[in-house]
Amino acid sequence: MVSAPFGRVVVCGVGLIGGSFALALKRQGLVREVVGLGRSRASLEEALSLGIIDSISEGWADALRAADLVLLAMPVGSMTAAMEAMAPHLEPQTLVTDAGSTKRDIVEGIYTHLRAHLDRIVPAHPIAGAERSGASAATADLYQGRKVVLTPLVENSAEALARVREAWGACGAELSEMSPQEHDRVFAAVSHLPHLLAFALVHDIAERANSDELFSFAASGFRDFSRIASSHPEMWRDICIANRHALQAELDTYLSELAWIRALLAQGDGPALEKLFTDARDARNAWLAGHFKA
Ligand SMILES: NC(=O)C1=CN([C@@H]2O[C@H](COP(=O)(O)OP(=O)(O)OC[C@H]3O[C@@H](n4cnc5c(N)ncnc54)[C@H](O)[C@@H]3O)[C@@H](O)[C@H]2O)C=CC1
Ligand SMILES: O=C(O)C(=O)Cc1ccc(O)cc1
Repeated sequence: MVSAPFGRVVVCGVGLIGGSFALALKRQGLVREVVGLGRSRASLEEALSLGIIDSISEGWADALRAADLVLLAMPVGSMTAAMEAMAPHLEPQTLVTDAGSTKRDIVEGIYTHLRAHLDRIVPAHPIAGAERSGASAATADLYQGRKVVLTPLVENSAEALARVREAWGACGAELSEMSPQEHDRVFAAVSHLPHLLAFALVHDIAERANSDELFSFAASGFRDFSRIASSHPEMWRDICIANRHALQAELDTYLSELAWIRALLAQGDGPALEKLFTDARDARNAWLAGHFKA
């Protein structure tokens, strides 16, 4: 239950994630106006015409006047510069959250550029999304029943944390909290590595001399495995660079797994391969059945 509406909400980066946040809060009747800010005039115009935002702001000074809540929802590589630009205009009542897929870099940017406002900046990561991007892909129910991980700062006031939890909760999300370090380790394994592998597989096939033939015979298994290789390249460049240390560690672990599987193939060890596949299938089925609750 939300105690009071948010009034003026500013979304910087009105794409799939920022647009869906705006639509969800609007559907709940929790905002008076949503102000959009971004890099591309055309995509802001699109968001305006879709009713996702109510006005386009020319810059932070104008956007932050009497703002109640700001969501940063651009690629993570642009967030630190946005923090620096917004800092001089941030008013004492304004709460800030973000939707970045990485958290250590975001928290570092906050301590560098927004030191005077640490009580009311609550980093977040919605574990909901898609390989689609842009305002046209935004939906009011994107966060319904999905997790949002918060990595609160020790300096956050109890009230600010509660209000930001209310905002994400009003979008229909289930909330959890962890440290930025743990967050980046966890998501390197279960999100960033899988995206890297999907991009790598499709790239490898596409670069081959007989790629036309290979793609022409690729079926639903290839489609399922490669879906996330249709994700936004800039967004994933930024995520992989920001979390590159944890991602390299995951890649090394995965390369060891592949080396082991390669050895089993070389030895023609069918029973060991079957055991590996059975264990993997059982683990995936247990995950699908909801046996692993955070
Ligand atoms: N797509 C997904 O499934 C998920 C994405 N995220 C995170 O949410 C953020 C946004 O992702 P999406 O909405 O999917 O991307 P998107 O491409 O749909 O939207 C990003 C928006 O940010 C704007 N933008 C780009 N650079 C900017 C800058 N320097 N300043 C202001 N605006 C700028 C773009 O014009 C675009 O409108 C990223 O940080 C991403 O890591 C988090 C969870 C899921
Ligand atoms: O498309 C998918 O299945 C995703 O995995 C979406 C996604 C992308 C990035 C995130 O930080 C969280 C979720």
